[in-house]
Amino acid sequence: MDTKKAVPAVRARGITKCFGEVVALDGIDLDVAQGQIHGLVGPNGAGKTTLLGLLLGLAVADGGTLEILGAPVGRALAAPDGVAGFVDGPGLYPSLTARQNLAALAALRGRDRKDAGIDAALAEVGLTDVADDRARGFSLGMRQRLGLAAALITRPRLLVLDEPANGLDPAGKKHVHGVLTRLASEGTGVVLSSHRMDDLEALCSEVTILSTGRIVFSGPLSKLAAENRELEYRLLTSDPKAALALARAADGVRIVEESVEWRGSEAVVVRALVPSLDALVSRLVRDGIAVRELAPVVSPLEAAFLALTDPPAEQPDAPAHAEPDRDPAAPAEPAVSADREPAAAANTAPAEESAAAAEPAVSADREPAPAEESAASAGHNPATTGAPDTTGAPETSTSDVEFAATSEPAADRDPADAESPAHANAPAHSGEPAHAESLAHAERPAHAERPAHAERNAGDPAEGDKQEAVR
Ligand SMILES: Nc1ncnc2c1ncn2[C@@H]1O[C@H](COP(=O)(O)OP(=O)(O)OP(=O)(O)O)[C@@H](O)[C@H]1O
Repeated sequence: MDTKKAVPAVRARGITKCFGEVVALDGIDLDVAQGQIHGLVGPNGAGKTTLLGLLLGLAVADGGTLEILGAPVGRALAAPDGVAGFVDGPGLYPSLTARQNLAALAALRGRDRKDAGIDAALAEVGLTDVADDRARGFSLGMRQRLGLAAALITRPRLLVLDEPANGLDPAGKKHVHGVLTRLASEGTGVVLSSHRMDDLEALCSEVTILSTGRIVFSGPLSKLAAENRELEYRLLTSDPKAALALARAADGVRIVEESVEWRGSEAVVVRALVPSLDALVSRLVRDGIAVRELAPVVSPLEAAFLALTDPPAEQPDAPAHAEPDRDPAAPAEPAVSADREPAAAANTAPAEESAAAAEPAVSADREPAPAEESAASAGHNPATTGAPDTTGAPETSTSDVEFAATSEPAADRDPADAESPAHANAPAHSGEPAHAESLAHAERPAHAERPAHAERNAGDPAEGDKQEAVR
């Protein structure tokens, strides 16, 4: 037996994390095997980034147990061995070229840049042609790819990525998917969050759906279609009228739309569970009607996402993080877990949802103004570097946890985290060569420019963080 494979990349049990009154994670269990690509999905504010930050050692859980690659994670803010990745976008040195950024990272890890695989990493993410261009001029998609290259040169055994597909064009997406698939085939565990269901479906073997800090589904993607509610399917046949008549008569099949135009032909949209749909298809074929296409109108993952995370229509007096009782008016919707005890049912919080919906968009395709940058980066990631300076400090957070380890703690880190600044506890940092140290520190932005937590988060403690949106 391959003992390495037997050690899970991630094993979390009962993880909780609060920010003041806000319960960001509420009893999370997560299992990710080595070699598995595991997707995290959920509405804005569901807790995805918070969970990824715990895996990267950027924050510590308030409760529960977390094991990464077989080793228990303690309370020190330090990157677990073998882990790389980023949340809130990769942290890059804008004044350095792509190649120099990776060389700086290699130096921070005490590695000779010649052996670090920099050219190979740049080629793998499709950035060879711009290897000597400054990161400052990079688009969001290019920065995401450079962040992935930065993670690659650390040869991670667990890769943690927050919305890595943001800003990627089709070529970039192909590169990123190729890298993740290759890493997984070599045994690296990958945990990534995304709002792109198609990406998750293309990449992940398992997903976890979060809603207001709780798991509402965790397991193989294949379980979603059958275990979830009825789905809507578009049915294209050789004889639309006869197909409609048979669908009408079929048990367990409801007609959603009698006739829709689909790619120049007439289709019917039906709603059914898989067994009823199977029976309908058998009947069609028995009657000599060819089935040309039968596909869910929205993907099973998207349907599950909508069904399991849909907030109840009304809960006027509910606090932002109410007790987990469901709205009695809401349909009974058990939490679904494919292979273990179900988690608690979805808890929804309309106030928070609407706050999330109203969140101002911050474009990540440009260099943020200093004030904006401070608010954006200081609010969320406990190890972000804050406002940029003219010397080219990392822009947002961390493209690799080693960058995080060299950063000042954010001003608004929660009290438990603030007591243990990342740079003080990161073991990798202490052994770094002198030149790496001075590079990181010379380029570090002024801490004092960050807005104070109290100012940002006046009122709803969750609101201050809504400023961060550079994803
Ligand atoms: N540093 C912080 N201070 C206060 N509240 C925070 C902080 N970080 C996260 N939160 C809150 O914790 C909850 C979970 O946030 P998180 O960013 O993890 O969600 P998410 O699923 O990543 O959302 P999105 O899809 O918008 O990125 C939210 O209510 C958020 O406002």
